[in-house]
Amino acid sequence: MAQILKVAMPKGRIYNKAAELFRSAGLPIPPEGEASRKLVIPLPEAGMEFILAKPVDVPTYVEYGAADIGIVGKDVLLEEDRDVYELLDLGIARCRMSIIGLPNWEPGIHQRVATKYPNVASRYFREQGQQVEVIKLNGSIELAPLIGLAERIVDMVETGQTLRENGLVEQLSIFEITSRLVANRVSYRMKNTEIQQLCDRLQAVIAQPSL
Ligand SMILES: Nc1ncnc2c1ncn2[C@@H]1O[C@H](COP(=O)(O)OP(=O)(O)OP(=O)(O)O)[C@@H](O)[C@H]1O
Ligand SMILES: O=P(O)(O)OC[C@H]1O[C@H](OP(=O)(O)OP(=O)(O)O)[C@H](O)[C@@H]1O
Repeated sequence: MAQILKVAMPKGRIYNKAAELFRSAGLPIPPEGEASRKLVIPLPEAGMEFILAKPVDVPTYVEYGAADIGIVGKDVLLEEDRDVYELLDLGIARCRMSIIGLPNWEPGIHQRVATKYPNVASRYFREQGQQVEVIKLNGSIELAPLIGLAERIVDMVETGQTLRENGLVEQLSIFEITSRLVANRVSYRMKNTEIQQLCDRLQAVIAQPSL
């Protein structure tokens, strides 16, 4: 008998795109989803159960096996460095992680970089041989250079609207970001048939040029 797959779904931007992808793959996902305050949504017809998590927590639920699989941005995977299998690039929620500064930025002796991704930023600048102080923020990162907390930021850019409206300049794109399907290592073995079947269905949709 087929086993139910526990799927950690990120609340927020990715959710609707991921649900739509699942539907295109022929899985009956009802439209309500995030509209309710329910955090665990049984989907017996799809052979799944959705666990609605904060995006940054998805790899944690998957690493510990509280969820068998999950959907999460590559930015979070790079930052959290959890022990999970990355199975598929879903190609959704596409954006980039970039270094951003004021138009008149010039390298100073003591450089500060504000970001929601302190591990990724520290690693990047270390690998470049650049000494910077990384300051962790949790949102509205673009504020930091505007009010003198840091000279530069490392943050996500999608349309570029936030940068334009705040007079900031994208200096360098350092990673292309999309959402990924990840799996718990034990679940991948114990529920291999179900996980593989889902991957095959999703891959068939992703391969379509219209997506
Ligand atoms: N414009 C964008 N800005 C930030 N992330 C984006 C953007 N477009 C797509 N993404 C992707 O969507 C994911 C989730 O973003 P979302 O804003 O929903 O969550 P979050 O940043 O963790 O927000 P919160 O802290 O409010 O929960 C990111 O991890 C990234 O992979
Ligand atoms: O290039 P754009 O299309 O303008 O998108 C990029 C912006 O979106 C994200 O912020 P978010 O909306 O998640 O808010 P936050 O500042 O609270 O993280 C990101 O941190 C940028 O600020």
